[in-house]
Amino acid sequence: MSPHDGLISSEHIETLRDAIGDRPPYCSGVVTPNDFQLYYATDGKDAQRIDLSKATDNDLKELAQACTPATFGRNNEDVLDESYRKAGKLDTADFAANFYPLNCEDLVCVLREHLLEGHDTNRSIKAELYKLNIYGPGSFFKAHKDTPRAENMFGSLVVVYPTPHEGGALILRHRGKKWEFDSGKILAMQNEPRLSYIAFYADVEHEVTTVTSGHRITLTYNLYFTDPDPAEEMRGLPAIRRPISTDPRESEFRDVLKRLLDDPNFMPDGGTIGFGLKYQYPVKLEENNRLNVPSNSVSRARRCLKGSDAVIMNIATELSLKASLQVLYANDRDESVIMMEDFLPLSEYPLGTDGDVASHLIDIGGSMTNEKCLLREGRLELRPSRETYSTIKWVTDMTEFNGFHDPYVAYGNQHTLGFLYGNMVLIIHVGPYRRRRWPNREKGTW
Ligand SMILES: O=C(O)CCC(=O)C(=O)O
Ligand SMILES: [Fe+2]
Repeated sequence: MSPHDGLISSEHIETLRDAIGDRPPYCSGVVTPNDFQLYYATDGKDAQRIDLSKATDNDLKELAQACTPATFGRNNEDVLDESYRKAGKLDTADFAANFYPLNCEDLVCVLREHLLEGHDTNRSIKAELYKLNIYGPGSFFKAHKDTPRAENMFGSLVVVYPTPHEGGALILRHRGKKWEFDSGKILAMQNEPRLSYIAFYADVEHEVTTVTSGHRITLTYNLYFTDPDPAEEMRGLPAIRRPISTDPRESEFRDVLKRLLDDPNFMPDGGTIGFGLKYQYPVKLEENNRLNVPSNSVSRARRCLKGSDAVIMNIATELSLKASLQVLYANDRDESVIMMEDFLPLSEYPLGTDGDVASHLIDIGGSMTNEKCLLREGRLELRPSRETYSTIKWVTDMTEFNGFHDPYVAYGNQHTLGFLYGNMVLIIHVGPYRRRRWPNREKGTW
Protein backbone atom coordinates (compact mmCIF):
# COMPACT_ATOMS: atom_id res chain seq x y z
CA MET A 1 0.00 0.00 0.00
CA SER A 2 1.38 3.38 -0.89
CA PRO A 3 1.30 5.98 1.86
CA HIS A 4 -1.16 7.96 -0.26
CA ASP A 5 -3.84 5.28 -0.20
CA GLY A 6 -6.74 6.27 2.00
CA LEU A 7 -6.34 10.01 1.40
CA ILE A 8 -9.59 9.79 -0.45
CA SER A 9 -11.48 6.52 -0.48
CA SER A 10 -13.62 5.26 -3.32
CA GLU A 11 -16.66 5.84 -1.06
CA HIS A 12 -15.66 9.49 -0.71
CA ILE A 13 -15.51 9.78 -4.48
CA GLU A 14 -18.85 7.98 -4.92
CA THR A 15 -20.50 10.24 -2.35
CA LEU A 16 -19.37 13.34 -4.20
CA ARG A 17 -20.33 11.90 -7.59
CA ASP A 18 -23.82 10.90 -6.42
CA ALA A 19 -24.41 14.33 -4.93
CA ILE A 20 -23.99 16.01 -8.31
CA GLY A 21 -26.54 13.77 -10.00
CA ASP A 22 -27.53 13.79 -13.63
CA ARG A 23 -30.41 15.57 -15.32
CA PRO A 24 -31.48 15.40 -18.94
CA PRO A 25 -29.92 18.29 -20.88
CA TYR A 26 -33.27 19.47 -22.23
CA CYS A 27 -36.79 20.48 -21.25
CA SER A 28 -40.00 20.40 -23.26
CA GLY A 29 -43.70 21.19 -23.03
CA VAL A 30 -46.75 22.63 -24.76
CA VAL A 31 -48.13 26.18 -24.66
CA THR A 32 -51.19 27.97 -26.00
CA PRO A 33 -50.19 31.17 -27.79
CA ASN A 34 -52.52 34.13 -28.42
CA ASP A 35 -52.81 33.07 -32.04
CA PHE A 36 -51.15 30.93 -34.70
CA GLN A 37 -50.81 33.56 -37.41
CA LEU A 38 -47.78 33.54 -39.65
CA TYR A 39 -47.03 36.41 -42.05
CA TYR A 40 -44.49 35.93 -44.79
CA ALA A 41 -43.33 37.59 -47.98
CA THR A 42 -40.51 36.56 -50.29
CA ASP A 43 -39.17 37.59 -53.69
CA GLY A 44 -41.08 40.86 -53.79
CA LYS A 45 -44.42 38.99 -53.75
CA ASP A 46 -47.37 40.19 -51.69
CA ALA A 47 -47.35 39.33 -48.04
CA GLN A 48 -49.35 36.25 -47.07
CA ARG A 49 -50.99 35.34 -43.81
CA ILE A 50 -51.81 31.83 -42.65
CA ASP A 51 -53.34 30.56 -39.48
CA LEU A 52 -51.21 27.53 -38.67
CA SER A 53 -53.87 26.07 -36.38
CA LYS A 54 -56.08 25.35 -39.39
CA ALA A 55 -53.89 25.57 -42.45
CA THR A 56 -55.06 23.73 -45.56
CA ASP A 57 -52.79 21.54 -47.65
CA ASN A 58 -52.77 24.27 -50.23
CA ASP A 59 -51.67 26.91 -47.68
CA LEU A 60 -48.80 24.68 -46.62
CA LYS A 61 -47.72 23.94 -50.18
CA GLU A 62 -47.61 27.69 -50.89
CA LEU A 63 -45.57 28.27 -47.77
CA ALA A 64 -43.20 25.44 -48.71
CA GLN A 65 -42.77 27.01 -52.16
CA ALA A 66 -41.89 30.38 -50.65
CA CYS A 67 -39.08 28.73 -48.67
CA THR A 68 -35.54 28.12 -49.87
CA PRO A 69 -33.51 24.98 -49.02
CA ALA A 70 -32.17 25.09 -45.47
CA THR A 71 -28.42 25.25 -45.02
CA PHE A 72 -26.48 24.28 -41.91
CA GLY A 73 -23.13 25.13 -40.32
CA ARG A 74 -20.12 22.99 -41.18
CA ASN A 75 -16.52 24.02 -40.47
CA ASN A 76 -17.50 27.63 -39.82
CA GLU A 77 -19.53 28.07 -43.02
CA ASP A 78 -23.15 27.62 -44.01
CA VAL A 79 -23.46 24.79 -46.49
CA LEU A 80 -26.30 23.27 -48.49
CA ASP A 81 -26.18 19.49 -48.57
CA GLU A 82 -29.48 17.72 -49.03
CA SER A 83 -28.04 14.37 -48.05
CA TYR A 84 -27.47 15.87 -44.59
CA ARG A 85 -30.36 18.25 -44.24
CA LYS A 86 -33.48 18.37 -46.35
CA ALA A 87 -35.90 21.09 -45.27
CA GLY A 88 -37.15 24.52 -46.30
CA LYS A 89 -36.40 27.74 -44.46
CA LEU A 90 -37.40 31.36 -44.21
CA ASP A 91 -34.99 33.93 -42.81
CA THR A 92 -36.23 36.35 -40.15
CA ALA A 93 -36.36 39.18 -42.70
CA ASP A 94 -39.07 37.28 -44.61
CA PHE A 95 -41.60 36.35 -41.93
CA ALA A 96 -43.22 37.40 -38.68
CA ALA A 97 -45.06 35.32 -36.13
CA ASN A 98 -47.08 36.56 -33.23
CA PHE A 99 -45.25 34.46 -30.65
CA TYR A 100 -42.63 35.60 -28.14
CA PRO A 101 -41.40 32.63 -26.12
CA LEU A 102 -40.05 34.64 -23.22
CA ASN A 103 -43.44 36.36 -22.76
CA CYS A 104 -44.87 32.95 -22.19
CA GLU A 105 -44.83 32.38 -18.47
CA ASP A 106 -45.26 28.60 -18.60
CA LEU A 107 -42.42 28.16 -21.03
CA VAL A 108 -40.06 30.39 -19.05
CA CYS A 109 -40.95 28.57 -15.86
CA VAL A 110 -40.18 25.16 -17.38
CA LEU A 111 -36.95 26.48 -18.89
CA ARG A 112 -35.80 27.87 -15.56
CA GLU A 113 -36.78 24.91 -13.46
CA HIS A 114 -35.93 22.04 -15.74
CA LEU A 115 -33.09 23.23 -17.94
CA LEU A 116 -31.24 25.95 -16.08
CA GLU A 117 -29.92 24.78 -12.76
CA GLY A 118 -28.45 26.15 -9.59
CA HIS A 119 -27.42 29.79 -9.79
CA ASP A 120 -28.33 29.89 -13.49
CA THR A 121 -31.99 29.50 -12.63
CA ASN A 122 -32.49 33.22 -12.14
CA ARG A 123 -30.17 34.61 -14.77
CA SER A 124 -31.58 36.90 -17.44
CA ILE A 125 -31.98 35.19 -20.76
CA LYS A 126 -32.68 36.25 -24.31
CA ALA A 127 -34.30 34.17 -27.09
CA GLU A 128 -33.28 35.31 -30.54
CA LEU A 129 -35.49 34.14 -33.40
CA TYR A 130 -33.25 32.37 -35.92
CA LYS A 131 -35.30 30.65 -38.68
CA LEU A 132 -38.62 29.24 -39.71
CA ASN A 133 -38.25 25.71 -41.05
CA ILE A 134 -40.68 23.53 -42.89
CA TYR A 135 -40.20 19.78 -43.10
CA GLY A 136 -42.51 18.20 -45.69
CA PRO A 137 -42.64 14.46 -46.46
CA GLY A 138 -39.08 13.15 -46.94
CA SER A 139 -37.45 16.03 -45.00
CA PHE A 140 -34.93 15.35 -42.23
CA PHE A 141 -31.85 16.75 -40.53
CA LYS A 142 -29.05 14.34 -39.62
CA ALA A 143 -27.23 14.35 -36.28
CA HIS A 144 -25.39 17.59 -35.51
CA LYS A 145 -24.68 20.12 -32.79
CA ASP A 146 -25.82 23.71 -33.21
CA THR A 147 -23.12 26.25 -33.99
CA PRO A 148 -22.53 28.47 -30.96
CA ARG A 149 -23.20 32.05 -32.11
CA ALA A 150 -21.52 33.68 -29.12
CA GLU A 151 -19.87 32.75 -25.83
CA ASN A 152 -23.04 33.50 -23.89
CA MET A 153 -25.24 31.29 -26.10
CA PHE A 154 -26.24 28.34 -23.95
CA GLY A 155 -28.81 26.51 -26.01
CA SER A 156 -31.49 26.28 -28.66
CA LEU A 157 -35.28 26.40 -28.53
CA VAL A 158 -37.44 24.73 -31.17
CA VAL A 159 -41.16 25.58 -31.29
CA VAL A 160 -43.39 23.33 -33.41
CA TYR A 161 -46.74 24.45 -34.89
CA PRO A 162 -49.78 22.16 -34.73
CA THR A 163 -49.81 21.29 -38.42
CA PRO A 164 -50.40 17.51 -38.46
CA HIS A 165 -47.30 15.46 -39.21
CA GLU A 166 -45.91 11.99 -38.71
CA GLY A 167 -42.23 11.25 -38.30
CA GLY A 168 -39.96 14.25 -37.79
CA ALA A 169 -39.14 13.31 -34.20
CA LEU A 170 -36.22 15.16 -32.65
CA ILE A 171 -33.74 12.66 -31.21
CA LEU A 172 -31.25 13.98 -28.64
CA ARG A 173 -28.05 12.24 -27.59
CA HIS A 174 -25.76 13.25 -24.77
CA ARG A 175 -23.17 11.35 -22.75
CA GLY A 176 -24.34 7.94 -23.97
CA LYS A 177 -28.05 8.61 -23.34
CA LYS A 178 -30.81 9.16 -25.88
CA TRP A 179 -34.18 10.95 -25.73
CA GLU A 180 -36.98 11.44 -28.26
CA PHE A 181 -39.27 14.43 -28.71
CA ASP A 182 -42.04 13.50 -31.13
CA SER A 183 -43.90 16.75 -31.80
CA GLY A 184 -46.36 15.07 -34.20
CA LYS A 185 -47.57 12.68 -31.48
CA ILE A 186 -47.52 15.31 -28.72
CA LEU A 187 -49.60 17.80 -30.73
CA ALA A 188 -52.07 15.12 -31.88
CA MET A 189 -52.79 14.28 -28.23
CA GLN A 190 -53.88 17.85 -27.33
CA ASN A 191 -57.57 18.64 -27.24
CA GLU A 192 -57.01 22.08 -28.75
CA PRO A 193 -54.32 23.55 -31.04
CA ARG A 194 -51.14 24.25 -29.12
CA LEU A 195 -47.45 24.75 -29.77
CA SER A 196 -45.02 22.13 -28.57
CA TYR A 197 -41.48 23.16 -27.72
CA ILE A 198 -38.14 21.78 -26.67
CA ALA A 199 -35.08 23.64 -25.35
CA PHE A 200 -31.69 21.96 -25.05
CA TYR A 201 -28.13 22.85 -24.22
CA ALA A 202 -25.90 23.80 -27.13
CA ASP A 203 -23.56 20.84 -26.84
CA VAL A 204 -26.31 18.23 -27.17
CA GLU A 205 -26.25 16.25 -30.39
CA HIS A 206 -29.63 16.11 -32.13
CA GLU A 207 -31.28 14.99 -35.34
CA VAL A 208 -34.70 15.24 -36.96
CA THR A 209 -35.97 11.91 -38.30
CA THR A 210 -37.66 11.78 -41.71
CA VAL A 211 -41.14 13.26 -41.91
CA THR A 212 -43.37 10.55 -43.39
CA SER A 213 -46.56 12.58 -43.83
CA GLY A 214 -47.85 16.12 -43.31
CA HIS A 215 -45.75 19.20 -42.60
CA ARG A 216 -43.64 19.94 -39.56
CA ILE A 217 -43.23 23.71 -39.18
CA THR A 218 -40.84 25.08 -36.59
CA LEU A 219 -39.45 28.32 -35.27
CA THR A 220 -35.91 28.00 -33.95
CA TYR A 221 -34.36 30.37 -31.43
CA ASN A 222 -30.86 30.79 -30.06
CA LEU A 223 -30.85 31.13 -26.28
CA TYR A 224 -28.40 33.46 -24.53
CA PHE A 225 -27.53 34.51 -21.02
CA THR A 226 -27.60 38.28 -20.95
CA ASP A 227 -26.10 39.14 -17.58
CA PRO A 228 -22.85 38.35 -15.79
CA ASP A 229 -22.65 35.27 -13.64
CA PRO A 230 -24.07 36.25 -10.23
CA ALA A 231 -21.47 34.07 -8.49
CA GLU A 232 -18.81 36.20 -10.17
CA GLU A 233 -20.46 39.34 -8.86
CA MET A 234 -20.59 37.93 -5.36
CA ARG A 235 -16.87 37.34 -5.20
CA GLY A 236 -15.30 39.92 -2.97
CA LEU A 237 -18.42 40.38 -0.85
CA PRO A 238 -18.18 39.18 2.75
CA ALA A 239 -19.07 35.49 3.02
CA ILE A 240 -22.10 36.27 5.12
CA ARG A 241 -23.79 38.15 2.27
CA ARG A 242 -23.65 35.25 -0.14
CA PRO A 243 -27.18 34.03 -0.73
CA ILE A 244 -27.88 30.51 0.39
CA SER A 245 -29.38 28.75 -2.59
CA THR A 246 -32.42 26.54 -2.20
CA ASP A 247 -31.69 24.42 -5.27
CA PRO A 248 -31.92 20.79 -4.06
CA ARG A 249 -28.85 19.68 -6.00
CA GLU A 250 -26.76 22.54 -4.64
CA SER A 251 -27.79 21.87 -1.07
CA GLU A 252 -27.00 18.17 -1.42
CA PHE A 253 -23.58 18.84 -2.89
CA ARG A 254 -22.93 21.51 -0.24
CA ASP A 255 -23.89 19.12 2.61
CA VAL A 256 -21.77 16.28 1.26
CA LEU A 257 -18.72 18.43 0.63
CA LYS A 258 -18.99 20.10 4.02
CA ARG A 259 -19.28 16.74 5.75
CA LEU A 260 -16.22 15.44 3.94
CA LEU A 261 -14.18 18.52 4.76
CA ASP A 262 -15.07 18.01 8.43
CA ASP A 263 -13.95 14.37 8.28
CA PRO A 264 -10.33 13.90 9.44
CA ASN A 265 -10.08 10.81 7.21
CA PHE A 266 -10.92 12.75 4.07
CA MET A 267 -7.68 13.90 2.43
CA PRO A 268 -5.96 14.51 5.80
CA ASP A 269 -2.97 16.12 4.12
CA GLY A 270 -5.03 17.94 1.52
CA GLY A 271 -4.90 17.42 -2.20
CA THR A 272 -6.45 18.14 -5.54
CA ILE A 273 -9.86 16.93 -6.74
CA GLY A 274 -10.75 16.96 -10.42
CA PHE A 275 -14.09 17.00 -12.21
CA GLY A 276 -14.61 16.42 -15.92
CA LEU A 277 -16.95 19.13 -17.22
CA LYS A 278 -20.43 17.84 -18.10
CA TYR A 279 -21.11 20.49 -20.73
CA GLN A 280 -19.11 21.77 -23.63
CA TYR A 281 -17.82 25.34 -23.80
CA PRO A 282 -16.43 26.96 -26.93
CA VAL A 283 -12.65 26.98 -27.09
CA LYS A 284 -11.38 29.57 -29.49
CA LEU A 285 -7.80 30.12 -30.49
CA GLU A 286 -8.05 32.77 -33.18
CA GLU A 287 -5.85 32.08 -36.14
CA ASN A 288 -4.42 35.54 -36.10
CA ASN A 289 -3.67 35.27 -32.42
CA ARG A 290 -0.13 36.35 -31.73
CA LEU A 291 2.21 33.61 -30.68
CA ASN A 292 1.63 32.54 -27.10
CA VAL A 293 -1.17 34.97 -26.33
CA PRO A 294 -3.72 33.25 -24.11
CA SER A 295 -7.15 32.68 -25.63
CA ASN A 296 -9.38 33.68 -22.69
CA SER A 297 -11.53 30.64 -23.45
CA VAL A 298 -11.30 29.58 -19.82
CA SER A 299 -12.47 32.87 -18.36
CA ARG A 300 -15.33 32.94 -20.88
CA ALA A 301 -16.34 29.40 -19.92
CA ARG A 302 -16.07 30.36 -16.25
CA ARG A 303 -18.70 33.07 -16.74
CA CYS A 304 -21.11 30.72 -18.53
CA LEU A 305 -20.83 27.48 -16.56
CA LYS A 306 -23.93 25.34 -16.98
CA GLY A 307 -25.89 22.85 -14.93
CA SER A 308 -23.92 20.67 -12.57
CA ASP A 309 -20.62 22.28 -13.63
CA ALA A 310 -21.98 25.53 -12.17
CA VAL A 311 -23.23 23.73 -9.06
CA ILE A 312 -19.76 22.35 -8.26
CA MET A 313 -17.99 25.65 -8.89
CA ASN A 314 -20.50 27.70 -6.92
CA ILE A 315 -20.54 25.45 -3.87
CA ALA A 316 -16.75 25.05 -3.76
CA THR A 317 -16.39 28.83 -3.98
CA GLU A 318 -19.06 29.33 -1.33
CA LEU A 319 -17.13 26.99 0.98
CA SER A 320 -13.98 29.08 0.38
CA LEU A 321 -12.21 26.28 -1.43
CA LYS A 322 -9.79 27.20 -4.17
CA ALA A 323 -11.75 26.14 -7.25
CA SER A 324 -10.99 26.98 -10.84
CA LEU A 325 -11.17 25.84 -14.41
CA GLN A 326 -7.78 24.70 -15.61
CA VAL A 327 -6.40 23.41 -18.84
CA LEU A 328 -4.47 20.18 -18.46
CA TYR A 329 -1.74 19.58 -20.97
CA ALA A 330 -0.39 16.08 -21.03
CA ASN A 331 3.36 15.97 -21.16
CA ASP A 332 4.72 13.99 -24.07
CA ARG A 333 7.72 12.74 -22.11
CA ASP A 334 6.36 11.37 -18.86
CA GLU A 335 3.26 10.92 -16.68
CA SER A 336 3.15 14.55 -15.63
CA VAL A 337 0.52 17.05 -16.68
CA ILE A 338 0.88 20.79 -16.85
CA MET A 339 -1.99 22.74 -15.44
CA MET A 340 -2.49 26.13 -17.06
CA GLU A 341 -5.10 28.80 -16.45
CA ASP A 342 -5.88 29.07 -20.14
CA PHE A 343 -5.32 27.47 -23.49
CA LEU A 344 -2.13 28.76 -24.95
CA PRO A 345 -1.74 29.04 -28.71
CA LEU A 346 1.60 27.50 -29.40
CA SER A 347 2.22 27.82 -33.09
CA GLU A 348 5.99 27.59 -32.96
CA TYR A 349 8.55 26.86 -30.34
CA PRO A 350 12.20 26.00 -30.27
CA LEU A 351 12.88 22.42 -29.28
CA GLY A 352 16.15 22.18 -27.43
CA THR A 353 17.97 18.91 -27.15
CA ASP A 354 16.39 18.07 -23.82
CA GLY A 355 13.35 20.30 -24.25
CA ASP A 356 9.80 19.07 -24.27
CA VAL A 357 6.52 20.88 -24.78
CA ALA A 358 5.72 20.73 -21.09
CA SER A 359 8.88 22.51 -20.03
CA HIS A 360 8.30 25.01 -22.75
CA LEU A 361 4.79 25.68 -21.48
CA ILE A 362 6.18 26.19 -18.00
CA ASP A 363 8.74 28.61 -19.42
CA ILE A 364 6.40 30.68 -21.52
CA GLY A 365 3.60 30.46 -18.97
CA GLY A 366 6.07 31.60 -16.33
CA SER A 367 7.39 34.43 -18.41
CA MET A 368 3.89 35.49 -19.34
CA THR A 369 2.95 35.96 -15.73
CA ASN A 370 5.70 38.52 -15.50
CA GLU A 371 5.02 40.38 -18.68
CA LYS A 372 1.77 40.19 -20.57
CA CYS A 373 -0.78 38.72 -18.27
CA LEU A 374 -1.35 41.12 -15.45
CA LEU A 375 -5.09 41.36 -15.24
CA ARG A 376 -7.05 44.42 -14.23
CA GLU A 377 -7.20 43.57 -10.53
CA GLY A 378 -3.56 42.69 -10.44
CA ARG A 379 -4.28 38.97 -10.52
CA LEU A 380 -1.82 36.92 -12.48
CA GLU A 381 -3.54 35.04 -15.21
CA LEU A 382 -1.33 32.15 -16.20
CA ARG A 383 0.24 30.19 -13.43
CA PRO A 384 1.49 26.90 -14.75
CA SER A 385 2.07 24.06 -12.35
CA ARG A 386 3.28 20.54 -12.84
CA GLU A 387 1.26 17.66 -11.40
CA THR A 388 0.84 14.05 -12.27
CA TYR A 389 -2.46 12.83 -13.61
CA SER A 390 -2.85 10.29 -10.82
CA THR A 391 -2.29 12.75 -7.96
CA ILE A 392 -5.48 14.50 -9.02
CA LYS A 393 -8.40 12.60 -7.51
CA TRP A 394 -11.02 12.41 -10.25
CA VAL A 395 -14.62 12.50 -9.05
CA THR A 396 -15.90 12.48 -12.62
CA ASP A 397 -13.70 11.57 -15.53
CA MET A 398 -12.10 14.14 -17.74
CA THR A 399 -14.36 14.58 -20.77
CA GLU A 400 -13.01 14.71 -24.29
CA PHE A 401 -15.22 17.46 -25.61
CA ASN A 402 -13.56 20.39 -23.88
CA GLY A 403 -10.24 19.64 -25.43
CA PHE A 404 -8.27 21.34 -28.09
CA HIS A 405 -5.61 20.04 -30.43
CA ASP A 406 -3.13 22.78 -31.11
CA PRO A 407 -0.74 22.12 -33.96
CA TYR A 408 2.74 23.52 -33.47
CA VAL A 409 5.94 23.52 -35.39
CA ALA A 410 8.98 22.58 -33.39
CA TYR A 411 12.42 23.72 -34.41
CA GLY A 412 15.13 21.27 -33.43
CA ASN A 413 17.64 19.67 -35.68
CA GLN A 414 14.67 19.12 -37.98
CA HIS A 415 11.24 20.69 -38.30
CA THR A 416 8.49 18.61 -36.78
CA LEU A 417 4.80 19.17 -36.61
CA GLY A 418 3.31 18.16 -33.31
CA PHE A 419 -0.08 18.42 -31.66
CA LEU A 420 -0.57 19.59 -28.16
CA TYR A 421 -3.73 18.44 -26.49
CA GLY A 422 -5.20 20.65 -23.80
CA ASN A 423 -8.32 19.74 -21.87
CA MET A 424 -10.42 22.03 -19.71
CA VAL A 425 -11.38 20.61 -16.32
CA LEU A 426 -12.68 21.83 -12.97
CA ILE A 427 -10.11 21.58 -10.19
CA ILE A 428 -10.64 22.01 -6.46
CA HIS A 429 -7.73 22.29 -4.03
CA VAL A 430 -8.48 20.94 -0.58
CA GLY A 431 -6.25 22.03 2.28
CA PRO A 432 -4.96 19.68 5.00
CA TYR A 433 -7.41 18.72 7.74
CA ARG A 434 -5.84 20.87 10.47
CA ARG A 435 -6.16 23.95 8.25
CA ARG A 436 -9.70 23.06 7.16
CA ARG A 437 -10.83 23.35 10.75
CA TRP A 438 -9.72 26.96 10.90
CA PRO A 439 -10.10 28.18 7.37
CA ASN A 440 -7.94 31.09 6.50
CA ARG A 441 -10.70 33.39 5.30
CA GLU A 442 -8.30 36.15 4.44
CA LYS A 443 -6.61 34.02 1.85
CA GLY A 444 -9.96 32.60 0.87
CA THR A 445 -8.71 29.01 1.05
CA TRP A 446 -9.26 26.12 3.38
O1 LIG B 1 -36.45 21.25 -36.17
C1 LIG B 1 -35.89 20.77 -35.19
O2 LIG B 1 -36.49 20.10 -34.34
C2 LIG B 1 -34.42 20.99 -34.99
C3 LIG B 1 -33.83 21.87 -36.00
C4 LIG B 1 -32.37 21.97 -35.81
O3 LIG B 1 -31.75 21.11 -35.27
C5 LIG B 1 -31.65 23.19 -36.25
O4 LIG B 1 -32.27 24.05 -36.87
O5 LIG B 1 -30.45 23.29 -35.96
FE1 LIG C 1 -29.88 21.90 -34.65
